[in-house]
Amino acid sequence: MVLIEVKRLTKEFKIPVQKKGQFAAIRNLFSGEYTVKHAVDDISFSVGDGEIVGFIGKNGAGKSTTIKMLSGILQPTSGSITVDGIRPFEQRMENAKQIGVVFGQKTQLWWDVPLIESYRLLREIYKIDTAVYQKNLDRYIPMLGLEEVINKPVRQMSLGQRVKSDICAALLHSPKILFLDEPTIGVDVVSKKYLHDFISEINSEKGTTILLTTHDMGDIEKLCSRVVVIDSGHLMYDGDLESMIARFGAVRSLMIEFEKPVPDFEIENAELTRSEGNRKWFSFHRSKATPLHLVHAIDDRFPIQDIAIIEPDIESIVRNLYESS
Ligand SMILES: Nc1ncnc2c1ncn2[C@@H]1O[C@H](COP(=O)(O)OP(=O)(O)OP(=O)(O)O)[C@@H](O)[C@H]1O
Repeated sequence: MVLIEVKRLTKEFKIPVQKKGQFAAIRNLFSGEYTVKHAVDDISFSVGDGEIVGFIGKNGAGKSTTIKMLSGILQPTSGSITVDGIRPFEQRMENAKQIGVVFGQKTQLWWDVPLIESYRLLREIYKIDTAVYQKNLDRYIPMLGLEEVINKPVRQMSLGQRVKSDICAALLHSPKILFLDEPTIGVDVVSKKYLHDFISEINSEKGTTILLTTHDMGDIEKLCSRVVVIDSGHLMYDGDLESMIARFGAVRSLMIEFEKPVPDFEIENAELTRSEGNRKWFSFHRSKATPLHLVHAIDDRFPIQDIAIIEPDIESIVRNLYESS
C-alpha cells in the first residue's frame, strides 16, 4: 500500500537581488527584484507502507526542502503530496500526529532542560496518550542507551547522544512515518551502529515507514534496499540499491601499502590511479576483478603490508548518474 505519494512536486524560493553601492540596504528594501531558485523541480515518487527509502543527492540537491514539504513545514509551489491521505501543509495538525521528524543538524529538544523534562513537555504539547508515551519511553530509552543522559540537559550531551534523544522524541507518539534528515552527520562510529540497529528494529518491529536522507553510503547500505536520488532539484534515479551500485557505483578502489617503496607497475583489470610513498591506489570495475584477485596477483610480485578497499561514495555515484543521463 502506498503511504507517501509525491506528484510533480516543485518548490521555488524567491531570492531578493542584493544591490551594491550607496544606500544599498534601503534600495534593496524597495527594489522588488528577485531571482528564482528551483530547489525542487517537478519530482514524483511514492513510498510504500513499511518501506525504508534512502533519499540521496549532493549538497543543495533539494533533499531537506522535500522533507520540509512532506512534513508540512514548507508549502509546495506546485504539485501535490499526500502522506497517508493527508495533505501535509493544509492539514499540518493531522499530519503531525502521524509523522516524526529528525533533523540531524537541529534539535527539537530544550537546550537547558533535562531530557526527561523535554519529553514531558512534548507529551503535553502534542497531547500524547500517557500509556502510549510511557510504553514508548520504557522501550526506547534502553534500546538507545539513553539511561545515562535522561536527567541531563541537551547542552551537556555528545552529538551522538543528542541525535538519539531526538529520535526518541520523534517516536514518543508512535508515528507511522519517520523522516530522518542526516541523522548520522558527525556522529561517532559506535553511536552510528546504535542508530542503524535501532532504525532497522523499529522498522521491522513496528512497521514504521522511514525516509532517510544522508551523505553516508554506509547508512544507505545498512538500512535501505531502495533509493531515490535527486540532483539540482530533479529526480535522477528511483530503484533498488543493488542495481544502482551495479550501474553507477561499479568502480571501486584498492589501496595497497607495500613493505617498501616499489616502482609503478601495470596489473590486469585494474588501473593505477595514485602513488605515494609505500602506497599505491588501483581502481577496478567490480564485474572484472575482486580485491582478493588483485591482492594475490600483486603479492606475487611485491610483498604487501596492508590493504584497504574504498567503496564509491554517494557523490561519485550521483556524478556517474548525472553523466550517464
Ligand atoms: N529558504 C530558502 N531560501 C532560498 N534558497 C533556499 C532556501 N532553502 C533552501 N534553499 C536552496 O535550495 C537548494 C536546495 O536546498 P536543500 O537544503 O533542500 O538541499 P539539500 O539537498 O538538503 O542539501 P544539503 O545536503 O546540503 O543539506 C539549495 O540551493 C539551497 O541553497
